[in-house]
Amino acid sequence: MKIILKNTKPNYVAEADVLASAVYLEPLVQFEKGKRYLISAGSGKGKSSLFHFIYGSSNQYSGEIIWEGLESKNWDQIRQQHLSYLFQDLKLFDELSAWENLQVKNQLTQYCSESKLDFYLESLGLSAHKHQICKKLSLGQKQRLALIRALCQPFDFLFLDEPFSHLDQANIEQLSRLIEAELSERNAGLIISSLEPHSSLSIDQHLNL
Ligand SMILES: Nc1ncnc2c1ncn2[C@@H]1O[C@H](COP(=O)(O)OP(=O)(O)OP(=O)(O)O)[C@@H](O)[C@H]1O
Repeated sequence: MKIILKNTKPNYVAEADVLASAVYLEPLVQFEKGKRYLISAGSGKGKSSLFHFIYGSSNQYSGEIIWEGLESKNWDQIRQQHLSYLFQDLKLFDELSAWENLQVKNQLTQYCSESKLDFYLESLGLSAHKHQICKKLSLGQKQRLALIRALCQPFDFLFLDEPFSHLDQANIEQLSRLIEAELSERNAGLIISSLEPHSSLSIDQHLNL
């Protein structure tokens, strides 16, 4: 399975602003299942936009984006079975507890056992906050919780939009270990965005946006 981009560019960004990009306006960019890609660029350069284009939640772009090797053309099905996306704004429910936030998704997908969810919470140091209301969690705790929620479904690609922006080094390393293990187990691809041109995860290709 591959995601192929041909000459893509956000409609709302001037051509001159993407001249140095290794993604936008490139004749061919390919993301392959099983490989790990880092997209780095400064703030406002179009990282989240790129995720929204590939995810099908925005069509404000020119060029072509092709999902190769997919039987379904139905976006709901693609998102349920092939693609999990950790949004930069996390999209957690503030009035629900950490546990309820996981359950909202997991009850739909039935993907993780309760003991698996407990294992994830424990691995990321969130067990003590399991029943805490989400709005009282720190941003870094919310980021870790949202990552767990992103794991509560099958996927061939995992999209992580600046997932470490509120985490200290020890937490980044913990989260990275969990992500690496999940990617290997599922033989999934990763596209991760960052302001930094490096990552604590092992990366196959670094593209500067
Ligand atoms: N739907 C839209 N319509 C018009 N302009 C937009 C739209 N979405 C994003 N932009 C603009 O496009 C640029 C890129 O935004 P985007 O959120 O993709 O950047 P980013 O690299 O993810 O930024 P950050 O690192 O700050 O999150 C910004 O100048 C933003 O204001």
